Amino acid sequence: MQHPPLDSIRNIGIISHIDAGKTTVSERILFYTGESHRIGEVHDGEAVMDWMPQEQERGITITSTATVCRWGGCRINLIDTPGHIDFTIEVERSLRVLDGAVAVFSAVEGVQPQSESVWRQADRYRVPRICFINKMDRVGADYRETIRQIEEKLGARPVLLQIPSGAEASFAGVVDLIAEEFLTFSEADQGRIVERHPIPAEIAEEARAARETMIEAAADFDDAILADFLEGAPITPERIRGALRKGTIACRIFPVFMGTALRNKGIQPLLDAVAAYLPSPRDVPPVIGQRPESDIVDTLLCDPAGPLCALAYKVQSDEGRKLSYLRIYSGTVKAGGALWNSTRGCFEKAARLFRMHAHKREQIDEALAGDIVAVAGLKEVLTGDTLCNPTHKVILEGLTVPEPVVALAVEPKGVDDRDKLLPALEKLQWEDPTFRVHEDEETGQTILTGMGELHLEVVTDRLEREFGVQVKTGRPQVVYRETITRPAERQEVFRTEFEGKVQGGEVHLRLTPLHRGDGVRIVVPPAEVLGITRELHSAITDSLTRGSSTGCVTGYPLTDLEVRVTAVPTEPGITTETGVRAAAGRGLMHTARDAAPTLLEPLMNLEIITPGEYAGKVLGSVQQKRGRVEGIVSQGSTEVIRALVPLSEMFGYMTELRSATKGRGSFTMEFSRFDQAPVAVLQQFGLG
Ligand SMILES: Nc1nc2c(ncn2[C@@H]2O[C@H](COP(=O)(O)OP(=O)(O)OP(=O)(O)O)[C@@H](O)[C@H]2O)c(=O)[nH]1
Repeated sequence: MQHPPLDSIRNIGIISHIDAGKTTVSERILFYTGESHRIGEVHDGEAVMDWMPQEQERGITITSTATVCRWGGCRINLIDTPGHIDFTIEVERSLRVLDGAVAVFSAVEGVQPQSESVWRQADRYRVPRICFINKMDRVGADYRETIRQIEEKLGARPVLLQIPSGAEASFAGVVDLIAEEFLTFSEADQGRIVERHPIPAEIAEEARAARETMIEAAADFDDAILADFLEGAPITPERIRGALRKGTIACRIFPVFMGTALRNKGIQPLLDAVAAYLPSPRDVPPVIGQRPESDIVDTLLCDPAGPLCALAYKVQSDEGRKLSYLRIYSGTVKAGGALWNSTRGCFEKAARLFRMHAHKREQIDEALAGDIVAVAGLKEVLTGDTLCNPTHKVILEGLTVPEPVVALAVEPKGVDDRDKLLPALEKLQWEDPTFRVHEDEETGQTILTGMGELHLEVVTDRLEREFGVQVKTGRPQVVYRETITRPAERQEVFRTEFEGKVQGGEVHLRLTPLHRGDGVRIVVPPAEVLGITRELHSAITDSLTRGSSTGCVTGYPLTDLEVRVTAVPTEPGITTETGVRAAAGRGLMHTARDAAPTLLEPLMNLEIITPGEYAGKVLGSVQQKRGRVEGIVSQGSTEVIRALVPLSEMFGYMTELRSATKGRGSFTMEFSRFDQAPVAVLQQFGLG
């Protein structure tokens, strides 16, 4: 198969709040690009991109799905991501490897809480974006309000490249402000034909003003445009697009398009915009790789002839074997070839390579820099690992993985299930770094931890369907965090005798409380400063890192504190790695106990949408749950309530809200921060 030129590749994702219409947009994209022959609807459980049975039943996206399509001379590698915050790792890993994104907003709900969080995630990875305001056909659609919210809530600079004609049921099409044409979409054949007309007189003035603003934005990236504009000289569409492309790739402007995916309006111009404004792999800055065990930093250009460097951004269990998704940054991967896994320090074999079309695959012989492909045969790989050439070893920055906040105890139902449980859980962990498994030391129970109730519900459902393991589950529990409330210091000395030889270690520690949200900061001065060997240094660092993840008093992970090593006195012949490891671990535990430990509980940002008549009842229940109401906004006949609530009060809220609103209310919730747990919880752990 011929490889397309690098400039024509677009690695893009679709991101948004749950239900804004990502999957519906993706399905249209596949249809108009000829990848699928009919439109699969989310509400019929038929979306190609939502291929997991759980996704089709629930009508939500759970896993990010990769597929390929072609448009306007470009090859688009498209990733549809979930909106539900429980599956945020899917968004994180996709944004880590994407070059650009389409942010979908609902014209009715505007910028919702998760639109904000995915936008911030995209900011973190500096992913250029174009915006699509969807659902222009729905009652209450208001693109101006959405634009205002993009400016205000996201602090971004949206630039309208279209304006609509009509809204709600009378939404007819869009004006292309660059071509100065009015576009409609043939109703008879699912919007396949884009019809071009002169701009209707009633919106001509609005279009002229919007075009002027757009040209002013373009002029910020091309001085000559401004001069021509002021002189009234003609400016070609190509020049305007070129300037807007520059601004978009620099993440300084965000071109805005609109339509209704469900009614098949506005998707082809969005595809044109993906090709015109979003970057190719060559347009994004080179990736930075660190040489293992050294301070040398490599800059890798997107070049198929360069040294191989790829990131395994997703590992999927495929009939018990690993199917790994790679973003190739430099070099070429060949089927059957060997790769060096520099994160794990071992060779891996790329037995077979595939281009993915949702869950269908096309086998290929090689894949080049700039591409996103799947590979079978890697055995050791885990999400976030770097694969490279053994003669040019580098490690890329991995993923930021959020900490789990909900725990669930599971017990196998039968003897058969007992044998299958742990291997199945291990495979599910390959896929999902936010899903963890451990054994409760006191009860011996298997505890699953994850991002939310739904996340763990999907995991237990998959255990049964995919691995044939039946489990009984307990009630979901909150995963608390342990922190300290005052500074403490300690000189921990450890001694033991093993086979007649004394092993020892001494570590001096100082613990200081940090601000909420700061996490754990472990500070071990360089080996030379402490006057110890590199081996002792890494034993201490490792012991403190492990110790902080299991907590000191309650077994919950530590957070919001600094752990500083102030001295490591050594005695020749006595100080050993085992000795300092033990001294550091015990020292951390003892010092934390002296530092007035307490527990923090996860607080969630809650957004409830309810018909006005039930708002009072819903508000009352939020307050009963120790919720702090932060705002109530009326949107027509519905009320949007925003509140901060402790997660521990929110289990089973879906059922409660449905019954309070006769099934008409809905809510979304996302992690906000950890904060002081109430006295009742502290007492439960002997801290009150
Ligand atoms: N009226 C109207 N409804 C739409 C439009 N686009 C999508 N929908 C509906 O909105 C609902 C959510 O659409 P999805 O495409 O599943 O949204 P999503 O963002 O992928 O949702 P998650 O995958 O769960 O995050 C579905 O019932 C769609 O049929 C639109 O343009 N107009």
